[in-house]
Amino acid sequence: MNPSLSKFMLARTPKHILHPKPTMNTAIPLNTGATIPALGLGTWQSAPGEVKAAVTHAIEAGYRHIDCAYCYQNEDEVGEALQDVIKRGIVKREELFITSKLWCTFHTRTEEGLQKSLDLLKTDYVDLYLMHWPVPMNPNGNHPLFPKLEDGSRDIDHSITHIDTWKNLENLIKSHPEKVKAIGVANYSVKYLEKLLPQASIVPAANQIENHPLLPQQEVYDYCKQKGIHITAYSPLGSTGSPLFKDETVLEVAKKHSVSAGCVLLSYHLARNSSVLAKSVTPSRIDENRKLIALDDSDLEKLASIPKKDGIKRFVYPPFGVNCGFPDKTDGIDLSG
Ligand SMILES: NC(=O)C1=CN([C@@H]2O[C@H](COP(=O)(O)OP(=O)(O)OC[C@H]3O[C@@H](n4cnc5c(N)ncnc54)[C@H](OP(=O)(O)O)[C@@H]3O)[C@@H](O)[C@H]2O)C=CC1
Ligand SMILES: O=C[C@H](O)[C@@H](O)[C@@H](O)[C@H](O)C(=O)O
Repeated sequence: MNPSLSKFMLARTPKHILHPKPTMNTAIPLNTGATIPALGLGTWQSAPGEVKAAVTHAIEAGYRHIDCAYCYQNEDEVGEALQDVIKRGIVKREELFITSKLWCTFHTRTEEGLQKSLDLLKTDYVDLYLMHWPVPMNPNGNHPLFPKLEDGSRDIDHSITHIDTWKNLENLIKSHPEKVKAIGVANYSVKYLEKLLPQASIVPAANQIENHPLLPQQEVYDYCKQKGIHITAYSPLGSTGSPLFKDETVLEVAKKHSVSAGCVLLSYHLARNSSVLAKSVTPSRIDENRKLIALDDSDLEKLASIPKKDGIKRFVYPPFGVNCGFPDKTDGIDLSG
């Protein structure tokens, strides 16, 4: 290429576009040296009886990243799908990126939590293992996953902090590198990360957070970028019953590119160099969600105007009674340590 032309093109390259032609499997680097595929299939609230077919369809359609968690209570079926596609030669295990998460009642039992997920998923290792929330809950309470006190509030385990849990995860990956390739966190705010990082010997590979144009999460996004922590966006479509598909600004950007609203909502994260999880059990939507495009600066500016107009909206906020340090939620007890 003519050098002066290439200089001109570089100068005009919009600053956000890091992947000019993103695909669902664009490989985004993690601080471990591994990469994470841009698009993952979400499995939260994917009902047993539906999730095996959804994961099978997704992998047959080219998805290589599946997001799971012990507390979704469907890892067994996800595992059946993984076993099936591997057995049929559709994909090799090493071509897949599987994430699972340590649930809150397992913070003192990281090895047991991991092994339960590995057994259910019928795999020897996970590519990424996340602390699901920085909130330890009583492992001996009145429910194995969601223990409650007599007053109905969640039974928090005050004998351990999220920092102790992280150290347990560090020990886990050091003692079992064959079972877990990277460790990370989810639902971490700047406040909690600022307490965690000075005590950590391993910087989390990823922070999985709710993220969409109604919740841009600029503060934690910027902090994580600065610390080399990859962001994975969850509930990018606005979760179940989302208003985002009808948002006029999202539709305006979609019209400009002749794509669907969903495509804009998923592509938003690629422009930010984040990976993104889209949940669906509907084959046509699993197919549709594969399409990612490069948004430009003007698109991102338009999308950034949505919260200025409508205010921010967080769709996922479980009743832990804990102040997680989210700027928009200040109620609850502080467990940042
Ligand atoms: N770490 C954490 O704490 C959390 C992690 N997550 C992860 O992120 C994933 C995604 O987030 P989630 O909250 O599930 O929500 P999403 O934003 O992915 O939205 C899922 C909803 O959108 C519908 N949908 C999917 N594709 C389309 C489409 N193209 N057009 C119209 N509707 C569509 C789905 O319906 P249908 O399935 O019926 O097709 C479902 O109702 C989760 O599944 C989970 O893996 C999510 C929340 C918290
Ligand atoms: O990953 C999805 C969410 O974090 C989900 O696991 C929680 O919201 C959970 O249902 C809870 O009630 O605490």
